[in-house]
Amino acid sequence: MKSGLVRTERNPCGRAAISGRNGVRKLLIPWNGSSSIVDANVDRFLSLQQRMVDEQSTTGEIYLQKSTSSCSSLAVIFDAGLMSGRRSKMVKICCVGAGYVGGPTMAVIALKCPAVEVVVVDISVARITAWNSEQLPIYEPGLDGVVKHCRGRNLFSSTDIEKHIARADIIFVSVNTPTKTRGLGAGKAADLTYWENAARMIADVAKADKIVVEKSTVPVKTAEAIEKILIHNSRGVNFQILSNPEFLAEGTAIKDLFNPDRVLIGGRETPEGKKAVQALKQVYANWVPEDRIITTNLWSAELSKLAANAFLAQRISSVNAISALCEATGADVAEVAYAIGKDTRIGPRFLSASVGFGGSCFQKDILNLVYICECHGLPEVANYWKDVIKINDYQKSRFVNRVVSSMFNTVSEKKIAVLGFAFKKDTGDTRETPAIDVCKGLLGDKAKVCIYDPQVTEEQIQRDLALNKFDWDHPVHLQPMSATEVKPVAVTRDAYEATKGRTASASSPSGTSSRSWTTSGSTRACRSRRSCSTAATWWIRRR
Ligand SMILES: NC(=O)c1ccc[n+]([C@@H]2O[C@H](COP(=O)([O-])OP(=O)(O)OC[C@H]3O[C@@H](n4cnc5c(N)ncnc54)[C@H](O)[C@@H]3O)[C@@H](O)[C@H]2O)c1
Ligand SMILES: O=c1ccn([C@@H]2O[C@H](COP(=O)(O)OP(=O)(O)O[C@H]3O[C@H](CO)[C@@H](O)[C@H](O)[C@H]3O)[C@@H](O)[C@H]2O)c(=O)[nH]1
Repeated sequence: MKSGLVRTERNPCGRAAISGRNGVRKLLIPWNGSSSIVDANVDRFLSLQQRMVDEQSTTGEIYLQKSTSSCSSLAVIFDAGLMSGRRSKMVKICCVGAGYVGGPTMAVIALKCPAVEVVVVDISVARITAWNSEQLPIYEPGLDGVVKHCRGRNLFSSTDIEKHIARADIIFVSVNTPTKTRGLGAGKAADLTYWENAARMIADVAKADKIVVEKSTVPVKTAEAIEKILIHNSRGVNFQILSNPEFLAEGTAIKDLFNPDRVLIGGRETPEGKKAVQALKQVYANWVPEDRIITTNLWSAELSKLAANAFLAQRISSVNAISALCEATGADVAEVAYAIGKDTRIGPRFLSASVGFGGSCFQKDILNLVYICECHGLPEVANYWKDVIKINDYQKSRFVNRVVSSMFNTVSEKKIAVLGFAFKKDTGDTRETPAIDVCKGLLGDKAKVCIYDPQVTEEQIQRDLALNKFDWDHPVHLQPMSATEVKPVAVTRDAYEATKGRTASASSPSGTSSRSWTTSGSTRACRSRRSCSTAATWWIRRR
């Protein structure tokens, strides 16, 4: 441990007490053999001091630290044991789910908290193998450096889920919460199968108290159900459930995690719940300023995540709706968005008209919100949010229709190049990318589609175009695809090849540096026709 990570104070007794940013996480004990801890915030640890000193040689949980004073000292890292008053030791975190959220979030926690051991576990052998290899399973700017710095030190990836759950003090659950495809609430409600499996496994293997953190996006009140599963099967183990939704956006995940607008932690308002909230807060306090760590009750935290995504998506649908009117009237949606965004009450972000929002979150989370509203007898509220999705679908089909109608009402046998397939730039993630709907729309009219995206494999593209709605959000999509599967489109690793002999081309969200399927002027794509129906180019202008 480096000195200088912590603040030194001199207390009235003249003994050095050093605390982390929040006062209690790291302490220096002046090392004189019988040592004493001085910090008003951690009275309870006074009685444990001798035990901590005793354990130094056997457990490695107390760290020698060079203090700024002349005497050397011991730094003691406190752990989730704060919740139960257990002895102090190195905090062990386990994250169930090594995906777009679990992977980067845990890598950043490991980087920012060198004294915390972080293990990410997953049922997907392929994913864990990739996390342990040179080729990480997801593309995210800055991620490689963070993982390579921490891997093998305090960051590990494993398929031995039971072992690492059993050892952990804090368990993050970051598994898929897809939209249900069958049964009650199909097409809207969240499918909590993966979450439930994780909770049952935690209950089965836990032999000591645990803090279980909802990292996945879940319906409000999920913690209550999870609590029931855990407590019912606990055999005397104490579980505290926290909601700590993730707000990172793909493509900027590392930046967002390093410097989050806020970290939200919801917990039970009991003494044990509050202690658990504090324990998680201390992890984030290693790098997040305290005023950005918001604590709420469980239900507010769960609902805030769904509400935040609904608000963001609603802004995009609003500007996309205006884009249709712009096309009808000659107004320019970029100019309109700029003008309204200058109003400080509205603000400029998330006002770029596009072919529609994509990604694994917005649609899924709004559908989930709609379902919750319906279940609570709030059909008007449900319909309000449903329209955000309706406009999004309308925007995608409107785009396809304009391409087709402007090419003499058919794209049959016409080659169309699609530059970029992922749902936005700086990611290889294709989940719910609007490119799927656009390609399917064009394929429906028998176009010959050729796709180029440097971050997405051909296998992924072919699979995306063959999958049924919502099936992408199940771990089965991580399995290799059968070689005999039908290939509806051509995929190339060369952008020039994609456009060679094309009749039309469209650059999609991930295409070169474009942020989204932004369009020129209005949502109108500009067409430059070379000759009759066989040579037209659709440009969706880059920003
Ligand atoms: N992707 C994002 O940008 C983002 C941002 C914020 C929140 N979220 C939410 O976070 C959650 C995870 O999203 P993601 O994008 O990381 O998904 P993902 O599909 O990339 O990762 C989920 C992982 O969980 C694994 N898994 C499923 N069940 C498991 C089990 N029982 N034990 C161990 N591993 C299991 C899967 O194999 C998969 O690798 C979702 O609820 C999502 O809505 C996602
Ligand atoms: O002005 C805009 C901004 C975005 N988009 C599109 O909206 C989609 C989503 O973009 P973005 O929000 O940047 O990416 P996500 O990774 O989906 O992140 C969202 O979803 C995550 C999962 O819940 C949340 O954590 C993030 O806070 C939230 O921004 C993409 O298709 C973008 O092209 C637009 O069309 N216009």
